[in-house]
Amino acid sequence: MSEPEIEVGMTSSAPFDRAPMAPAMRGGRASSSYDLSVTDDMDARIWERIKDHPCFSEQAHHYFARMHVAVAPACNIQCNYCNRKYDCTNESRPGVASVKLTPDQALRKVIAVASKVPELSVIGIAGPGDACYDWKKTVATFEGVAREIPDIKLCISTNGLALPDHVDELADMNVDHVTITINMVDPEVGAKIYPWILHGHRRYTGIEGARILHERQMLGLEMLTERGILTKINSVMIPGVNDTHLVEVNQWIRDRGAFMHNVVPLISKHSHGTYYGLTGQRCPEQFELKALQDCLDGNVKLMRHCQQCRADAIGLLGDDREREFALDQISTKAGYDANKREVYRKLVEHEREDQFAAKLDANKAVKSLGSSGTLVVAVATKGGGRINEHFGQVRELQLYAVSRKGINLVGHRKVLPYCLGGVGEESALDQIIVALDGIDILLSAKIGDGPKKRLAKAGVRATDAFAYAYIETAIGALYIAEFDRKPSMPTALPL
Ligand SMILES: C[S@@+](CC[C@H](N)C(=O)[O-])C[C@H]1O[C@@H](n2cnc3c(N)ncnc32)[C@H](O)[C@@H]1O
Ligand code: SF4
Ligand code: SF4
Repeated sequence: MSEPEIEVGMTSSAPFDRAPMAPAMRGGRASSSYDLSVTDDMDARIWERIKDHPCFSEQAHHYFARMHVAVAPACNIQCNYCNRKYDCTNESRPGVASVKLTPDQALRKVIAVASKVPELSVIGIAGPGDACYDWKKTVATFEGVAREIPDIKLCISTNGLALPDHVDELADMNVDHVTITINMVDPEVGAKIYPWILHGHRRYTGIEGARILHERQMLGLEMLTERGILTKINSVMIPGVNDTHLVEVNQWIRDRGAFMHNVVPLISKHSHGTYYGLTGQRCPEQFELKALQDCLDGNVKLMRHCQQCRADAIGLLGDDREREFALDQISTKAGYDANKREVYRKLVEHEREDQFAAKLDANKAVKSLGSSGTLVVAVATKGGGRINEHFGQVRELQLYAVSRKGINLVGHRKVLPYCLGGVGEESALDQIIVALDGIDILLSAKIGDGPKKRLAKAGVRATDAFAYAYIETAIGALYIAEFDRKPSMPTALPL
């Protein structure tokens, strides 16, 4: 059998594209790691479980994709920020989907996507409602998927209220990754977020409802931890309601064995028709979210690359391909073709070893410099850990902070593409400049002189001198060029 053609990445050019490296800082091969260094067997075992999950591992999201199947529309609580919407193709936020799927339709779609998208590694149920409340559909979907594609990871997202009833079944179905949304541990705070809950065929409101929800969430988390299931906690940051309280939430979840904490900003607009939207509850600013994340860092592992995806998102994070897989265009007869995924996985394995080595070396070089300097760098990338997106096409920039602590991803910023249909759009550039507030350097695979000059005027140095290099290699080289005052080192950046 001939090897299938692999479309690596969601776009036409591959994240593995190699071009001459910018200042080389490469060394030997690193071992697998989820945080640059595998220190013991436990780390290695956990890494094995998260290395293909784009949400549980920041590193994995460069290579692997998830698919949400919108099979669970019903929900047992009301959150003041949520309005579930169907027939919705133009909004990208949690809770919206184009169509609700039956478990059979979901399976058909999963088979089509897994045959065509080699990066696919996870099937998740993240609404539109609640996977644990709409339980029968969750089970029917997962049973079908596990039967047809046994190596795919299964994952759910839940508010936690019905979770304790299903933890054993989740373990039996090999669901190894669960997300619980926990926005409070104090029912008085909870009463400002949840107007009502449905539990045991009864409706509870106010503090009473929030207390039950809190107790069930904690119980669910403890039960998952006992069974060794990796748990991510989502917390929606709501200014003036639970923002400062999330520090306490972080401690509670750490004490109960959560693997990861994902603090996401409230998304709220009048047009969403939610309680918060209609009452004008404000959303946090980028800097407020970052300050809270920085304050929580160091306790439970923090997720900083969440995209707040739709309930039917497909593809690499930030590059949704949902529209390519409309149900009426999917054959009812096609079986699963495993070839593309298998070949892709081998490629990734090889590339990753290389990337780890580069990352390790760059961090080592930065740390050993011992400089007190810091830089914040925005990177245009479409995956693979490389600088491989043109400035004109970038829709999202990854932000890295570099200091003597090393090179760390600290967030991302969405931008409108500057160059639509081959022509630079000045208003988009204005908006990008606003989004680049606080950034020292921008790295992309290509940037024209015009935007480069405009960015320079706004205080952002932009360069494509590191096109296709590994991100950390380029950032490390820039940092050293900027802060190493030894005579043998270059003093000017290639900018
Ligand atoms: C749509 S929910 C579905 C899963 C489940 N019902 C839950 O709440 O965890 C998926 C995630 O989106 C988040 N979410 C929903 N609406 C949101 C909004 N307006 N702003 C920020 N996050 C939101 C939820 O808090 C949850 O973490
Ligand atoms: S629990 Fe999830 S689906 Fe239900 S209202 Fe809240 S965010 Fe929406
Ligand atoms: S919403 Fe966040 S955690 Fe969920 S699939 Fe998207 S990136 Fe992953």
